[in-house]
Amino acid sequence: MANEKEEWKLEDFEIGKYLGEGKFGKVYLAREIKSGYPVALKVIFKKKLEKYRFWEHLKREIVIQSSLQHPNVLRLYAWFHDETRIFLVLEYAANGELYKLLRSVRHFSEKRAATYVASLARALAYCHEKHVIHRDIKPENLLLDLDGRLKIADFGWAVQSNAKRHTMCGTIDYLAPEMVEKKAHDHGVDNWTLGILCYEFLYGVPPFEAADQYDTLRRIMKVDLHFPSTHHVSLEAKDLICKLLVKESSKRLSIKQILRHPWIMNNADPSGSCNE
Ligand SMILES: CCc1cccc(CC)c1NC(=O)n1cc2c(c1)/C(=N\C(=O)c1ccc(N3CCN(C)CC3)cc1)N=N2
Repeated sequence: MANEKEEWKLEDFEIGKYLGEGKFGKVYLAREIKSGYPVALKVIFKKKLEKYRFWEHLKREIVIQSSLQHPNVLRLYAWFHDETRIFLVLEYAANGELYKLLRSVRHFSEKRAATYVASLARALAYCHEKHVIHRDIKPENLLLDLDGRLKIADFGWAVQSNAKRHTMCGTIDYLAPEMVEKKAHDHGVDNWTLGILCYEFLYGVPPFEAADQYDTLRRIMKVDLHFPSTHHVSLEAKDLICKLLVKESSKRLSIKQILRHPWIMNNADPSGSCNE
């Protein structure tokens, strides 16, 4: 990619197929013309940002995501704007959204689930080293690259975690108890979410799902965890989940302990891509 100093502009890119859209705009496959390099170009309308007063979020997303460089964190290469739109030049993840894969296969094998949990753990270890808490890790924010490697995307809710945070955010299925209670929280919330995701990768649904939001919150607060016998899931996998979905944040397994857990050691593919 050209050096960072040059201001990028829309003419530097050839726009390709429409990939998807979120609340603030659409994302397209694009190619940087000089290098032929494929990127995902996220187009955000300034009008929409003003309407939802989302400038602060977007600024934080840009600052945080462009400072992170890790194989399991989607790169934000650059950004530029014209009079009506802001453009984010993002890494292109050619295999799309992980949750669509999960829905299509209903649940992942233990090898695939462990590989994704290990990739998430390594990405979160890196983010926490840089004092960043993502706070909104959910299947919808996880993408897969050409080799099937997991990429955490959408840092719209991420924050620098110097002080403890109090802001309510994210889909409630993945909220840790301390966030439900609007207590101060730190990166331990991402470890809780890893437990939620590990369960969802293996069973196809998050552990505290309920008919209505109030019941989900109640189940989270009670850590009302069950392992349906409909699926065969190894004792080691259940052991890891039970050691992450712990109400007391300081008693949850640390990221290092997750990466040394027998279920991860025995099942995760070290390369991070498991196109088995
Ligand atoms: C603006 C859209 C949005 C809103 C909110 C949050 C997020 C992050 C997930 C995003 N996406 C985002 O930022 N994205 C950044 C991205 C990105 C999205 C992306 N790829 C795709 O979206 C994609 C989708 C389907 C795809 N398929 C190929 C294989 N086929 C079998 C099925 C289709 C291939 C790629 N690459 N970088």
